Amino acid sequence: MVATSDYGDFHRMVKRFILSSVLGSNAQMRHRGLRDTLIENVLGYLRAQIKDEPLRAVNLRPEFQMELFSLALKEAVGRSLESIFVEELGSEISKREMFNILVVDPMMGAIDVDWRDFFPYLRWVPNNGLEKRITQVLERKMAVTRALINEQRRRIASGELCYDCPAIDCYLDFLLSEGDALSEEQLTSLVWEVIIEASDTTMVTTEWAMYELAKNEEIQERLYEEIKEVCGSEKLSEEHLPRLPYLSAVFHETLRGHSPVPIIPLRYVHEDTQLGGYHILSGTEIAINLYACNMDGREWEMPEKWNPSRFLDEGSKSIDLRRTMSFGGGKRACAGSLQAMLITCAAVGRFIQEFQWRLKEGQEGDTDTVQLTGVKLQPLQAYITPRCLVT
Ligand code: HEM
Repeated sequence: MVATSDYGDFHRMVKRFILSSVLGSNAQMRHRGLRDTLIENVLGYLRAQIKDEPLRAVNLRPEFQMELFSLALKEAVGRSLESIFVEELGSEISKREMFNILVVDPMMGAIDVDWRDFFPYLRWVPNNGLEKRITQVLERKMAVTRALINEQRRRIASGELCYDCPAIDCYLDFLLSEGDALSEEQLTSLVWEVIIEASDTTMVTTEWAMYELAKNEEIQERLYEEIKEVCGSEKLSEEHLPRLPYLSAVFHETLRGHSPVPIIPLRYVHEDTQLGGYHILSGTEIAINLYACNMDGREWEMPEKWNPSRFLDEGSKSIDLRRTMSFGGGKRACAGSLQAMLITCAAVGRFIQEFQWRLKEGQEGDTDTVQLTGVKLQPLQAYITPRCLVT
């Protein structure tokens, strides 16, 4: 392979850590309860929203976001705290503030524009405002992550946790058990990465899927029919997913049309090569746009149309995660694709199984995005009507 992103010994080691402790298939089995609780909590919120005002449009984002963030905290540091005292900031901060500091601010910081990029010959001019903002975002996120790590260390030292407790099974515990393999700064960065990665992209994908389903009644009904046929009166669960090809197609079509990671990190070209008809010189860094074509390099037919059926006739397995380029590829491929698929598919399936969704008036063309990961600018607003009961 001539075009690679970095994957030295350190990358190999931490990828093994993250897959063994949280994101690989065995670890995902251990964390199954967290995903089920997340979905049931969001459904409980939706039921409560329409209990007194059945005609009110619901917005699932705030609840789904906080539930995902709670799951991310449990996976990363063992439990989801409602608030934490951050010594370096000198104050107690709420869970919502933690979310902003660890997830929202870094996402916004990543797309902060430096006007000097447009005038490289003016690079020497200081841009103090931008530099101060970025430094602040970095310091605050590290301070909060350190506080979370220290809290877990305190619990371990005080004997509050024992080896039989399910709470021992988190990424931080795993990293700590590796002894001196990591510096404090590496430990803090790795824990923060899991929190931000688990908290955002899955919410973005689920919200876009629900937007498209609420907008396209026929597709929604076709999905509901599939769920009814496979699940009957049982609650849809992860065990049903391999038998729900249309639900899987909805997931892949949503990633194709609204990918939260449309461009993968830069690839470094190690030797002169030909790529897509272009001669690329050794030493070049290239960005790859994941949207344009499918895994065989073929262009999508009618790419602007949101049409899950395009993923039905390829003879692939429902749970195959490599049906688009959305999760990247090779050694740097997404480590969290299984978790993203399990949560999104089970959540979308349950939301459609329990409610009929219809877009609120005026939302039809509302496809603008914000933030690094293609978050829907205006949160989805939809009317939901309960369908028949499942047990
Ligand atoms: C729909 C949701 C998601 C999408 C579309 C997505 C996409 C991606 C992409 C395109 C990459 C870069 C791959 C490459 O360079 O070839 C990546 C890397 C990564 N993702 Fe995801 N991701 C998603 C969800 C998640 C989740 C939920 C987690 C963790 C909880 C996660 C953890 C990671 C990690 C750790 C890497 C770095 C892998 C490495 O460098 O070896 N992702 N993801």
